[in-house]
Amino acid sequence: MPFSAHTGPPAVVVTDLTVDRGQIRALDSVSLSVPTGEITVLLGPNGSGKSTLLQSLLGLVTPTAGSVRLLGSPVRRALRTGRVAAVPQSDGLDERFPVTAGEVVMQGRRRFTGPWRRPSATDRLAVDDALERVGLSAISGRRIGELSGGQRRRVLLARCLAQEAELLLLDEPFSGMDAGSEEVYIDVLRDLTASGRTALVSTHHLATVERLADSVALLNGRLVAHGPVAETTTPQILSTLLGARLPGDPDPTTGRAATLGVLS
Ligand SMILES: Nc1ncnc2c1ncn2[C@@H]1O[C@H](COP(=O)(O)OP(=O)(O)OP(=O)(O)O)[C@@H](O)[C@H]1O
Repeated sequence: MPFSAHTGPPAVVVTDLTVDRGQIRALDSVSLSVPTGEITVLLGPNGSGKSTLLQSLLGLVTPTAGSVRLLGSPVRRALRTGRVAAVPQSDGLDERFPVTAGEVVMQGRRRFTGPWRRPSATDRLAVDDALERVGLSAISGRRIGELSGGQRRRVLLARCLAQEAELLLLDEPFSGMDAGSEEVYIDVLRDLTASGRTALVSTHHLATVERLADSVALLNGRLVAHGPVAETTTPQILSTLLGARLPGDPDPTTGRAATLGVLS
């Protein structure tokens, strides 16, 4: 797996970013470069600042100090171009709203159509193609409220595809996702990065990291480590991140393999 094998400028540059949320310092002087054309996984226990970092990249929280650049531009300018797509932890889709999967994916085409122009044949083709790539062509006309959690997340990934985004910011996309959906999701991200796109994906599921990541940024308020999977998910570094018990050790009460969320 590559780590900074690409020679172009990084897709995301975070410099000395500090974010306070009320009395809590959620991020403390974090500096991170996300290489273009790779999948970088943000790994950390619950409350380690993963969402805060992604929200900072979307201009949704105001930093106390530091700066962020996306695709070479300041955040607001980069977001205006439509070259950045994001899926928040809570998908924000109102189940009662009578919108279909295909219509949600079509939202990704607003970058090209603007808010008012009717979708063209090209836009419709792009939506069909995106749904096909996530394996959901058959449910294009189904209402979003009728879909499983994993299907909804794949629909939102299809929206990023239809948007033809160069940078994808995905907050905990695998939470509650079945194995089949997860496999499809990872394959799509791999295809995207093979064509030069970039994904920054947060998770606290260590089991997913090896299959997904080109590099891992370990976060716990501060950046603990950043590098290839084998070098960053060593027992020693993870125990520094987490404290006492190591990932892979069974939970003493359930006997199940631990996630970082369980360990935190
Ligand atoms: N809206 C908010 N108001 C106040 N404090 C917040 C808010 N959102 C997050 N925090 C605090 O900021 C810290 C970082 O939280 P954040 O949600 O970024 O972590 P996370 O790593 O994404 O956690 P999780 O894996 O549980 O989603 C935590 O201490 C959290 O309680």
